[in-house]
Amino acid sequence: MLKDCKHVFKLDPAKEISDADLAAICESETDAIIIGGTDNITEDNVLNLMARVRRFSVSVALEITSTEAVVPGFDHYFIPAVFNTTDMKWQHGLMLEALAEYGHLLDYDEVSLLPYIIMNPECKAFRKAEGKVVAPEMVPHYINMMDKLYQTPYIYIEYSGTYGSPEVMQMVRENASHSHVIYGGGITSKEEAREMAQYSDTIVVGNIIYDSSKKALRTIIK
Ligand SMILES: CC(C)=CCC/C(C)=C/CC/C(C)=C/CC/C(C)=C/CC/C(C)=C/CC/C(C)=C/CC/C(C)=C/COP(=O)(O)OP(=O)(O)O
Ligand SMILES: O=P(O)(O)OC[C@@H](O)CO
Ligand SMILES: [Mg+2]
Repeated sequence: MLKDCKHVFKLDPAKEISDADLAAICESETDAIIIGGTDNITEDNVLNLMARVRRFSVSVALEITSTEAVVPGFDHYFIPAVFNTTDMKWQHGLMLEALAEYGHLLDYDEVSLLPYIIMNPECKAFRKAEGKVVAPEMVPHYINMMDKLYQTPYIYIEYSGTYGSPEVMQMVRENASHSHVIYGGGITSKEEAREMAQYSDTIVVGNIIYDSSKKALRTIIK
């Protein structure tokens, strides 16, 4: 689903958004919406946000971070797998448990693996997934492992909450030849969006939506 997307907004079910702001985001020229977050994700808040987004024609995917909050009716589902974790449960352990219990409900055409490298040690996702700090000189090795050995469909470079390093992203771009590269974190302006779009195939814009939807709309690049 993300393969044709240059720009995506990520909406957090645990955060409040007015109808007017949501309409502006969903009617914008963004390529898709992802619904997802790290904490306080419930069936109720996912269902509620999906129903509100479904009033618009934009494609909408769910990033599954809790098996308690999986709601049918999305265009696509992403299952995160954190490659720089210190506990394999965050790469495939929880996924395997979930598949053993719910695998019979899955339509694999609607589901994609979303492999992450979480670069910001201060963010919630890093703490939740018991991340291992990635030194810049290790970045090409992570990318080669994921892109050439695992041949993952996507590589999501996650700086959630902070703007990332262009030098790191340049290394990502130079080493990724198969995987679709996604960049997310701290984008608040068109200039930042353009800069990170040079090094990635898709940029994801999240938190700024909740600070200023007007600023968020300015990150859309075509
Ligand atoms: C209809 C249908 C599809 C039915 C399927 C039934 C079913 C339940 C199938 C199970 C599928 C499955 C295999 C699920 C696995 C679920 C699971 C527990 C995966 C692990 C998730 C994981 C690795 C979480 C770690 C954290 C992470 C990578 C989060 C990603 C999102 C993210 C980075 C958000 C940004 O954080 P945010 O909350 O915005 O932070 P701030 O508040 O600071 O901004
Ligand atoms: O919220 P921000 O910092 O924009 O990051 C977007 C996204 O990558 C979060 O998973
Ligand atoms: Mg967020």
